Amino acid sequence: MEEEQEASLRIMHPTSVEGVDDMIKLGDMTEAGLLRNLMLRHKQGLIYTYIGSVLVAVNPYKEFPIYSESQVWLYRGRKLGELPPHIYAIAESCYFNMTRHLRNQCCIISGESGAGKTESTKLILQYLAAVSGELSQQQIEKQILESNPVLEAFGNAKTIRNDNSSRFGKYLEIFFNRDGVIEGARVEQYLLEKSRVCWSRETSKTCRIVTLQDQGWRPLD
Ligand SMILES: Nc1ncnc2c1ncn2[C@@H]1O[C@H](COP(=O)(O)OP(=O)(O)OP(=O)(O)O)[C@@H](O)[C@H]1O
Repeated sequence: MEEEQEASLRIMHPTSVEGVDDMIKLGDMTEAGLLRNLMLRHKQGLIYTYIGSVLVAVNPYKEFPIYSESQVWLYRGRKLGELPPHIYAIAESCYFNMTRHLRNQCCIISGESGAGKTESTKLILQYLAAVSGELSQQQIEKQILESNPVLEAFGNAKTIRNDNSSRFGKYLEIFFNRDGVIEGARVEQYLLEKSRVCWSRETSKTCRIVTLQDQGWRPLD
């Protein structure tokens, strides 16, 4: 049995010992190799890692000082891979490609509940608002950012996995003019599970929708 185990062991590739910021560079391209690399980086407080042009984010569940305005301007105008992996680099790449080639861009953010999709969306928005805000007078970007708490107030609920879980999918479109200035936005909700809407009340002023929590739900007053 021991011999069998020994036979299945092999020397770890040097890239798996030190960790890499782009997993395309990994010598051991297996599921275990990828997970080990993410774990190594997470232990060093590095939550972002690339796989080519795809960004992998590991939720740190604590605040890191990596989203300041100076970080936004650090990534402005820099190509993907020039600086350490960051969500701002992805936002910059989209913004650059849109303004340079005048073509629509799409960011797909996916992950299990609590992975950090909503926060990542807000960080991309924050970046786009900052770079567009430099050129605009109207402050539409501010209004777009400020619409988030309203949407979350109606559409989020506490679950066992996430204290602020989105109970609906969001398709968010941001419209820019030719100068790269934000001119408007549109949010379309989808995948709202009707079974989660357990109660609604219309008063003279408001219509409230209460979303069903996964654990011990009760309608809010
Ligand atoms: N980059 C980050 N830095 C610090 N904390 C984060 C980060 N991303 C997420 N979090 C924390 O994790 C929590 C869950 O993240 P978030 O709500 O974005 O997950 P989600 O993938 O949208 O989940 P769901 O699918 O349930 O809506 C956040 O409320 C926040 O506390």
